[in-house]
Amino acid sequence: MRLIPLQTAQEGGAWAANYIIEQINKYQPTAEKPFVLGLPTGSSPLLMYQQLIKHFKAGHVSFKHVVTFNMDEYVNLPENHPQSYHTFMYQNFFNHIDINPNNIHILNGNAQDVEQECQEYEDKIKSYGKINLFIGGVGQDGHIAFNEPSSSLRSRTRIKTLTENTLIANSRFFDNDINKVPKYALTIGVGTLMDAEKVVLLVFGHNKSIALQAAVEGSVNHMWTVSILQTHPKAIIVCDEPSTDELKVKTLKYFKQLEANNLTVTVL
Ligand SMILES: N[C@@H]1[C@@H](O)[C@H](O)[C@@H](COP(=O)(O)O)O[C@@H]1O
Repeated sequence: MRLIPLQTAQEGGAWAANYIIEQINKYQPTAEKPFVLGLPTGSSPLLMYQQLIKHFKAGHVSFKHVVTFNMDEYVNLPENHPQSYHTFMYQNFFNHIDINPNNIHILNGNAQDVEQECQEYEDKIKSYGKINLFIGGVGQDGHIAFNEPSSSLRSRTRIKTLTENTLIANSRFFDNDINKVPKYALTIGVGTLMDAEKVVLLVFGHNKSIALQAAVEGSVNHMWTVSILQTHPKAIIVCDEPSTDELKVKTLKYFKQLEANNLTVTVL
């Protein structure tokens, strides 16, 4: 695992955007050989999306031959609800870039047959071979996508019941009323994420420091699903200073030394 310890979330967003652009441009995607990118929602990736849009407008990258798969979506929330992940993605990213709408994939949380929806999502990913790069965030309790504590570490795309912790954390988007937060979500599985060729997680803020510690120093454990990344051959965690509060000084020092040449970031 690589850990990129930056000072601020702003730098973290810019680092991740630069990394994505580098990966896409190196791949030289075409219609026949698109770059397949997995994407998250939440506050953590917002700065990254802003940077990607700026780079797109400056002509540094095109998303014409990029295919996207989002991580998750609430169940029974209308697609056009201001807090749906569909709305989030179009408002914060897709409406501002040159992606082909047919290349965008987001789970349908209003599907009649949820099981079929999830299977078709897995099949669609497989039809492209694999996801080249999956970007993600992490919940305070260490969940990745909506793989709540005790999720199978080999799980595939499916419906999950959200934990009380997640309902409380996400109530900030629903008038601080946990009764308004959807109780279920469709989510890629831990196994689905692990099949990606490369994974980059964004971890920002003091409230993620215990999750970061579990991810980096803890043991692989289904109560902290993020810890599975320790077994991924190409996982990167991009973090800011406040999120490292629970890491050992020795751990942080080592990663800082390793990444000494990679910690200077240009924010557009
Ligand atoms: N399902 C999402 C996750 O994919 C996300 O990583 C997490 C953290 O969100 P934030 O980045 O807003 O802290 O929130 C939600 O639960």
